Amino acid sequence: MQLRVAVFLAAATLVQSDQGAWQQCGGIGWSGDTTCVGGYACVKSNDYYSQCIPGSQEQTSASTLTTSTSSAAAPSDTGGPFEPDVPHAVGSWAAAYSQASTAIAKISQQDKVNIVSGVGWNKGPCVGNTSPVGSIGYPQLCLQDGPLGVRYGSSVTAFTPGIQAAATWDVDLMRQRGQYMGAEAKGCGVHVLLGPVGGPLGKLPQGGRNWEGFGPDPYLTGVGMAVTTEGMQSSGIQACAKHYIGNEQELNRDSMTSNIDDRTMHELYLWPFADAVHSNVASVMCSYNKLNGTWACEDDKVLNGLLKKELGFQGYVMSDWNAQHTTTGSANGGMDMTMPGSDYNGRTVLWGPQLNSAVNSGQISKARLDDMAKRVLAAWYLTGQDSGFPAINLKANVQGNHKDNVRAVARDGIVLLKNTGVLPLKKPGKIALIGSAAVKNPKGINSCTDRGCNTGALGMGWGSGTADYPYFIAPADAIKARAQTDGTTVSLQDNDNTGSVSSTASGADVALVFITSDSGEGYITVEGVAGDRNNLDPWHSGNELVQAVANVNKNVIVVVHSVGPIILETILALPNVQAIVWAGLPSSESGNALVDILYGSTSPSGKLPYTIAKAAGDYGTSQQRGDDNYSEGLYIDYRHFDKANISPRYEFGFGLSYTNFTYSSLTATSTAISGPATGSVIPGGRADLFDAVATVTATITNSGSVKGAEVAQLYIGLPASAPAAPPKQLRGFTKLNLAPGATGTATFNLRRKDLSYWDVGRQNWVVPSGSFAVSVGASSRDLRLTGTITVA
Ligand SMILES: OC[C@H]1O[C@@H](O[C@H]2[C@H](O)[C@@H](O)[C@H](O[C@H]3[C@H](O)[C@@H](O)[C@H](O)O[C@@H]3CO)O[C@@H]2CO)[C@H](O)[C@@H](O)[C@@H]1O
Repeated sequence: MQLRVAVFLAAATLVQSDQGAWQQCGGIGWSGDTTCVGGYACVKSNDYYSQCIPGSQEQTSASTLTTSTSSAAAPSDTGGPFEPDVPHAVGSWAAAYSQASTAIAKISQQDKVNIVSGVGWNKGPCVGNTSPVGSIGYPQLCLQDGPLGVRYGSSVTAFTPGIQAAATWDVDLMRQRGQYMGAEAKGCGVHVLLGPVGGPLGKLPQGGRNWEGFGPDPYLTGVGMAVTTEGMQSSGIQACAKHYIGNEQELNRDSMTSNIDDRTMHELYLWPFADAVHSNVASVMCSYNKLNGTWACEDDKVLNGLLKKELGFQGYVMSDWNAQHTTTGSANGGMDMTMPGSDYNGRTVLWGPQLNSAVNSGQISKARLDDMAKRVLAAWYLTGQDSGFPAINLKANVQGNHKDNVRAVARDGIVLLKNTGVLPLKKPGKIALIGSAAVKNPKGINSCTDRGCNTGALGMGWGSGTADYPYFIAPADAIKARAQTDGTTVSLQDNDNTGSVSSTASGADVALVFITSDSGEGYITVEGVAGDRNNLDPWHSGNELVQAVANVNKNVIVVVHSVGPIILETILALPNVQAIVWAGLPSSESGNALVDILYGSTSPSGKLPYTIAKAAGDYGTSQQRGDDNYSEGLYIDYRHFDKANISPRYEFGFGLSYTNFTYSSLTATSTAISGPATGSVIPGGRADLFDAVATVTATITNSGSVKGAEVAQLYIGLPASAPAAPPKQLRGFTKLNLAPGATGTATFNLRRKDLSYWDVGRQNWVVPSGSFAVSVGASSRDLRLTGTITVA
């Protein structure tokens, strides 16, 4: 077996050699420029990377870059078997790797294969299962969806979807949500909870699974990924950041290739995964699609290159279910665990015995198998699962008081889009409730497997990222209960029949109309929608329903439950529509959260985590039948609207309140120095990317008459010296709860990465010199304060 250097490799920085070819060096013993120092020599690792390793000569110029057959050999060039870099023990992973190394030394090759191979579809208690290794006390690992709680748990909390959590812009609620999900998973004996979701990011507003994640801004999604991971793992379970990467649509997701340019990859799609890795996420799920023609689950560049080397990911990569295509290619490409271990028919098995044979024949090295198993074991030790972990029991009642988080996220994620003054409600004499979405699914709240229908009130999308509701408080239930205490009469039409609304809605002081839009995972088709939405219109003739009610009532409030943006122009053209309440996806606390906002016990504080356009074509991206070249590059969602100078209907970050906030006194200070990131790699990337290099503050005052919370948002524009970039990019936010007349300080701490762009030539993050535009405001188009940060 080859000797390995016990160093962790830094990402490469490409430097131009005397011959003009791009070459590279990096890692421990690297000066941060083109040079290896202190007895280290620059050795080529593969097509993407080189590293400074202990050697006889100090290298002074990248032009002398050589390949080497040193005993401290690096991963081989693409084409040959991949040789892993071991061990990776840095930071909080060090102790876990030490334990994993001890364990590995005691087990057989078959044991290692068992650790990294699923037992097959439907062959265990969880959606994914491996085999135990008794000699080291290692259990049958239980992997279970998903991003909003324990799928198929019989008495678990159905937490709010990621997109609702994002709409709160409340880091504490997001973290608590993760912590509670982790606690429930552990209570059920689930070792790996398959979330959070950072891909799809949401470049397509129609994308079927966007609602599982945190929206199309990488910074907001990155924060969501980081704190959810931290919350989940603080409860003693392993998180799984998925789906890595470029799985932006459901249509043809398992045949198409996503061709993403290097800068776009780094600045958009990789960004949230980097944050999850920085938070020590235990596992990453590779996606169904190809990337630049190579299956994501065997892509050396994105798995070994980007994820493991550049981001310093210490955990393991598992396949999405049935996303593995080859035995050897996946192993050498960087995949570490196959799930579920067979195809859905149980006929095709690519690891298990096949992995054993491939190792025996030398197609896959023993060191690679050790690396896979060690990564899995290290994640198990890292999360403390080697002691006192409960037995698998998906029937355990683990809900505790977690519904408080569901209600808080459902409520604080409600975005008030329009209000002429009808809200908050003031004890109306008669309320009309209209629409099938006002009430529970009459066939039963969990009657559709994996929520694969849009019948009754909508609380989440459909697919593997769902959980069964333990109960469901529909809007009509909660409004009726509240109305009773106020002496309000409620009339209800629980269908979408436009012809009969008059008898319910005319004469009511206010008429609430409930409309929806749904989407989900492509293995289920609902009402002709095969995952991705076919359009951005409300379902069930929602526009016509609102129109019919507005014909007979002057105080119409439209409540929207939706997986993502819908086009509201038809509704907004109706003068009798006095308010639009964007209630998102509230899960089981739907009605309670809505009542909190409608009646003003809580002022709305949610802000849109995506843009609502005037027309679907305004987004500038579309679902592809074949491959997707990502030709829009960096310009998705508000980045596109800003660049193309298109007015959205409601911009990213927008949301009204029952009070007013004034902004004053911007300060901006920075210690940032221009140039590339340097230093060793820690989980997430080069260490200095996470250094705080600038602070921006603003004073926010509640100048209205009721208490409320404001999400102050920080956007930056790169200086002219940087390559073309979006006019503004979110780089900070903070939510302040303020009593009437109270003042608070919004403080934004910017990391070096927040001021950087990805330099393709240098293969590094670079802080450009010059003047950065700094804007703080209530949305991406309501920028109240502006200033600059100057970097020399
Ligand atoms: O659940 C683990 C990951 O699985 C992926 O989704 C799969 C989903 O979990 C599974 O229920 C579904 O199975 C169906 C299968 O596709 C279909 O061919 C067969 O006829 O019926 C099966 C049962 O309904 O397959 C999904 C993949 O196609 C998710 O992408 C991932 O996020 C999950 O974590």
